[in-house]
Amino acid sequence: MNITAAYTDLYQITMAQVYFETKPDGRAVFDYYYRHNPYNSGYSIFAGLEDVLDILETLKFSDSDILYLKEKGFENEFLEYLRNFRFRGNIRSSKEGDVVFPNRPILQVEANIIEAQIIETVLLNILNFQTLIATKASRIRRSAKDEILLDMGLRRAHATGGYYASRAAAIGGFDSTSNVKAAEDYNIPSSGTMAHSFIQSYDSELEAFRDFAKVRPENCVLLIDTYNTLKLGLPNAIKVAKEMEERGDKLLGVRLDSGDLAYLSKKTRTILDEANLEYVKIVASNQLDEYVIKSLKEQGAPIDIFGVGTNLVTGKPDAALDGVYKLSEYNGTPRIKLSENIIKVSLPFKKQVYRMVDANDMFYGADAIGLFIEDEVSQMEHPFDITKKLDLSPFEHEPLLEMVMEEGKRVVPTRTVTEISKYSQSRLEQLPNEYKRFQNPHIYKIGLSPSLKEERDALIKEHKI
Ligand SMILES: Nc1ncnc2c1ncn2[C@@H]1O[C@H](COP(=O)(O)OP(=O)(O)OP(=O)(O)O)[C@@H](O)[C@H]1O
Ligand SMILES: O=P(O)(O)OC[C@H]1O[C@H](OP(=O)(O)OP(=O)(O)O)[C@H](O)[C@@H]1O
Ligand SMILES: O=C(O)c1cccnc1
Repeated sequence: MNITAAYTDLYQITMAQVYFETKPDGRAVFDYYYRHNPYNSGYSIFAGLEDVLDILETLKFSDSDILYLKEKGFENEFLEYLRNFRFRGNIRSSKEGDVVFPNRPILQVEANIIEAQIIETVLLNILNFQTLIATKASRIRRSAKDEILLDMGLRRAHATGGYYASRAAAIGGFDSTSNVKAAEDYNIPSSGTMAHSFIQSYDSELEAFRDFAKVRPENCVLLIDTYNTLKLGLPNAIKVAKEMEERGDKLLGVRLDSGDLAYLSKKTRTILDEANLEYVKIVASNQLDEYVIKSLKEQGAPIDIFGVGTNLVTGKPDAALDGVYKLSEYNGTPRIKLSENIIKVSLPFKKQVYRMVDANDMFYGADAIGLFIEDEVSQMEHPFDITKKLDLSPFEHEPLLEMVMEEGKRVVPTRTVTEISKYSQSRLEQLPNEYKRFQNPHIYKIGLSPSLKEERDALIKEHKI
């Protein structure tokens, strides 16, 4: 997508003008994190980093952006600055695809304050949405176990969000997408079946199936529920499958898109097998999500491919990830945002985050946040409960924020969606099952090093009236 630097909130540019006139060389550290896992999940899947890096490397205001801002009354000298605007900052980040948790920095921007401010909106827009959808996809992948997952969501996605949703779905574990543009741009496998309109446009369903199978015999899936699934659609599909065999072709599958999917898939499997069509797969769709798929599996539904649309790409029932971007240091001095709501007090200082890994290479269930300048963190403390402390000496400490962009240039190789997805699955395998269950998952611990906690508490005191 063609994104220019005007893909931001007006207040970023307004604040930028003030910085430009008063402290153009200020240096800021911002943290990206979110506060709650969506869907009552025990974890989230971090997604969108590659897109953010690609966008930041080339981000500029276009001539028409500058013209628009001129019309809005911005001064010439500042407009000249914007004309030459580039992001030249540093970014440290968790790896895309990693399992992440609330209230710990996932990504850190260290840059000139004007640059850091202008990029805030696009960064949040991309990371929040893709993390939301990758997390949903990961839950659907868990319930579908080893069956094939096809993303069919574009038509009901929130406008262009469908483009990024298909990418995030692949990161979370979907095998392919119906979205041609996302598949082309991100090198995701694409696939699909046929619509009811195709069958309706013929005088008979059989004729429709025949034409389709002749013209598109490769990966041919016939939609069998337009008129009557078991009495008409399935017998017609079997006829066409036999005709395909005579031509040396093979029907890939039949799709069920309504009715009781457990009952219909069992009947369909039996009838296909009796016709010696054991190789024909059963595809199911119709408002599926992780819970319906889990239920279908529990009912023993012999479904080989699940097509999921709306619930995936809109992140239903959670409309957004509550990710935020908070200033934690300015010109080398720590900054804090206080709140009545204790969970909303921001963490000052430039920081590093460490994941505790046990002797079996499994995640212990704790990420510790320390000051960036600390060499090691041997103990972590609960951010607010003084009775809760954890000795970290038994664990390997994996630093999570790695430099990915230096002075506006990417310093790590590009990763494909397939690589990120594989990485994500491997990280999920390291996460114990109690954090992955759908109901009341175990709460992953986030703690502060004693020094960070002490310094933060001192800052809170300093600012309290
Ligand atoms: N055996 C099943 N167990 C649990 N959920 C199911 C089962 N079969 C279907 N579902 C789900 O139940 C919902 C049924 O939707 P709905 O009531 O609209 O039925 P429908 O048969 O699709 O109707 P329509 O013909 O109007 O499309 C869908 O979300 C579907 O995925
Ligand atoms: O239910 P979702 O998870 O969103 O999955 C995608 C749905 O979109 C299509 O229906 P639609 O009625 O748009 O077109 P069709 O005539 O091809 O069935 C498809 O047949 C699925 O039912
Ligand atoms: O390929 C399909 O079957 C498909 C694609 C998008 C939406 N519904 C179905």
